[in-house]
Amino acid sequence: MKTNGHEDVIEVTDLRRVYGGGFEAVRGITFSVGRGELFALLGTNGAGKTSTVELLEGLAPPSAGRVRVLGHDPYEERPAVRPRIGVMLQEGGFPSELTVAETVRMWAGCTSGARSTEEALEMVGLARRAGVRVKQLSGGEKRRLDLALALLGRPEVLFLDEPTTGLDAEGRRATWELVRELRDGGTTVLLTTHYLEEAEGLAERLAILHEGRIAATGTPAEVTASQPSRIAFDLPDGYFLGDLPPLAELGVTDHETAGRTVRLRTNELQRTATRLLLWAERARVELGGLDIRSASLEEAFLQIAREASGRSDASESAGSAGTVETTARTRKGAAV
Ligand SMILES: Nc1ncnc2c1ncn2[C@@H]1O[C@H](COP(=O)(O)OP(=O)(O)OP(=O)(O)O)[C@@H](O)[C@H]1O
Repeated sequence: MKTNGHEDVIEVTDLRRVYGGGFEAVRGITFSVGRGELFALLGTNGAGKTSTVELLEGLAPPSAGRVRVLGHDPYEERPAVRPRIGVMLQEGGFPSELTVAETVRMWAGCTSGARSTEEALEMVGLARRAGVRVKQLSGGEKRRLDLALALLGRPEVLFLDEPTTGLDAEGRRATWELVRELRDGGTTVLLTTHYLEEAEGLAERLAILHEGRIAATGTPAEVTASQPSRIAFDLPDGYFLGDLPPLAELGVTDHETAGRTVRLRTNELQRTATRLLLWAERARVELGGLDIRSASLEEAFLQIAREASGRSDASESAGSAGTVETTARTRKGAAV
């Protein structure tokens, strides 16, 4: 199969993950990621992102459905897949007494074709911290060390589970730059993140997960295009909403006013904006603080999650499929 003209490197078909106690964290999701693509999995807390990524990394078998990474089953054929992927888990664990450089060297010992310790630390901006014990690193520095280890074996596929959580603004930007460079160099990246601007800026395509299902998927532009755009302005003294042309004629779907401020929503931004501005020109009206903008990914995300919540409340009685995972993880306050 091919996605956007690229050979599929990750294929997920009707994937399900059921934890002990019968809780279904992943409820039948399907998506694919082409070689060299950066795909973001977004979702509210507990949406099932980590549960999905762990199946892709081969850390557990699916309860039902199918996963292929580089053409292999990552759980059943782990030896074929593991050397070709890099994994940055949400909570990495390092021996705290080792220094940063010792940690990388130890990891390099188990990695074939590893980068040099210097190169790996340079890439993530930790070169100057090489001699520091891991226990003395800040939370953000530990995330960068995690990233260095994930990059060590020059992976074809990189799994990044919330890579910038805990990083300051500069660290986040540096990580984005690095991830972009890796993608441009042909690395396939699957990213989970809570930062919507991270997904908007980095991902070619994304999926929004909600309660174990894909609620929306597409390019960031496609996902935001499903939401109305906004136009806001202040009317001058003596003018009222009723002085505008009929809102339906402008293509406005929703509006609100607060004093002289008018906020319009539309699914036809160009048409609404053009008609509004033509009216203002003809009527010689100055629209103060004029602000015209498409929906942001954040707005789209919130709206999609709200809509999906409504839908899942209605279909909660639907049954689940597949085998149940019996080894409970202790990492999260699980709903079991
Ligand atoms: N070992 C487990 N046993 C039972 N339930 C679990 C287990 N691990 C996770 N869960 C539950 O599965 C659901 C999905 O969790 P998951 O960690 O995949 O979500 P997430 O989208 O990564 O969330 P977050 O953004 O908060 O990290 C949650 O309700 C979580 O409590």
